[in-house]
Amino acid sequence: MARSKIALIGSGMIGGTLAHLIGLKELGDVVLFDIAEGIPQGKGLDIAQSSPVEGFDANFAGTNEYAAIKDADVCIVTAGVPRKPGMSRDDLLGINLKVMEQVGAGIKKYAPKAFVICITNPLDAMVWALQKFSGLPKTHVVGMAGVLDSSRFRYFLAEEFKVSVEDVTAFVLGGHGDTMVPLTRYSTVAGIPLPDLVKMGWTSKEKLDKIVQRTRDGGAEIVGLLKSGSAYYAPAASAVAMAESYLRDKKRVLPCAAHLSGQYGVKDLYVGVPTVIGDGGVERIIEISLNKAEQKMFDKSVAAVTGLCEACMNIAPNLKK
Ligand SMILES: NC(=O)C1=CN([C@@H]2O[C@H](COP(=O)(O)OP(=O)(O)OC[C@H]3O[C@@H](n4cnc5c(N)ncnc54)[C@H](O)[C@@H]3O)[C@@H](O)[C@H]2O)C=CC1
Ligand SMILES: O=C([O-])CC(=O)C(=O)O
Repeated sequence: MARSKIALIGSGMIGGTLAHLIGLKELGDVVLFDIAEGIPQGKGLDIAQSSPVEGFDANFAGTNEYAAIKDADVCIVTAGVPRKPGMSRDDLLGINLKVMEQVGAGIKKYAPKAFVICITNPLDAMVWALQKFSGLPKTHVVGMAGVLDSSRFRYFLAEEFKVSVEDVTAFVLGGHGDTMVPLTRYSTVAGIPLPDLVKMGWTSKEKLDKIVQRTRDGGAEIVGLLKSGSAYYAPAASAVAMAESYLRDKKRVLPCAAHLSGQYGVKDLYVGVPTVIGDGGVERIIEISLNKAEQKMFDKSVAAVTGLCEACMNIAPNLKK
């Protein structure tokens, strides 16, 4: 059977890390695309030269031409700019929206059957615009944020409880911004919900609140440390989990920015919700019940994403369709 073809649109810090992880996992052949000349070619060659040491077989092609992504099975989009300290993700909207228009046109022309995972920020508005610019089915255009935010939450919880990260589950819903909604009620250690662990004396409500806030600020914490860009190891790993679930039809339940058409009372918006990802793309959106406080936080997050999509429509009126 031919190997899958995975196109990485953007070959910066996340793009290069994606290519390396895809090689290590033998998920398929990789095309690295970027507008910067030499960067995708150089990273592709460097990673290919690590394959004899690691023992993986895959092709790595670097390119500045969209034609090279022809018939890709998966496209992972990181093209654009990351934030610097003092900026919010939303400050990237104007510049990255223009990039999404070019990327959408390239995917529409050369890889219209691909499963597209958008990573570029501000995530929920960019994936919404990318779907419209590309015209690909809504089941096949999805945003990566929830897997990353949930992974950060899981890591902080595992650290607090001194247990394996493998035994911690967590769900973070809503937009990928300051209003994201880490759901303590649906997060567990070995199936025991966090509120029960507070009752059992494993932690306190105050400590849990601090972990929730640290999760919300997870991206900014790394931007503050790196100073020159944003996180890339955990974001790349998160997108690879989504690509793997699609390519291997694993049907994993993953929180993703998915197109909502009435679910959670939201229409024509991308917001982070639990989904099932399989060879049909986003095969199911899981509607979990939210209590009053959770619903209020979710509504606030949806309002923030709505505002960003409106800002996109003001810049690009053709998005109104
Ligand atoms: N959704 C999420 O959870 C996360 C999103 N991000 C976002 O991902 C994006 C990428 O981050 P990094 O890889 O760290 O940035 P980076 O700056 O290292 O790489 C971005 C690449 O995009 C390229 N690029 C710029 N305009 C382009 C265009 N028109 N067409 C093709 N390529 C173009 C640049 O040349 C650069 O190589 C940023 O917007 C960042 O905010 C970052 C972390 C997590
Ligand atoms: O914070 C940023 O700018 C990058 C990002 O989205 C994250 O790491 O969650």
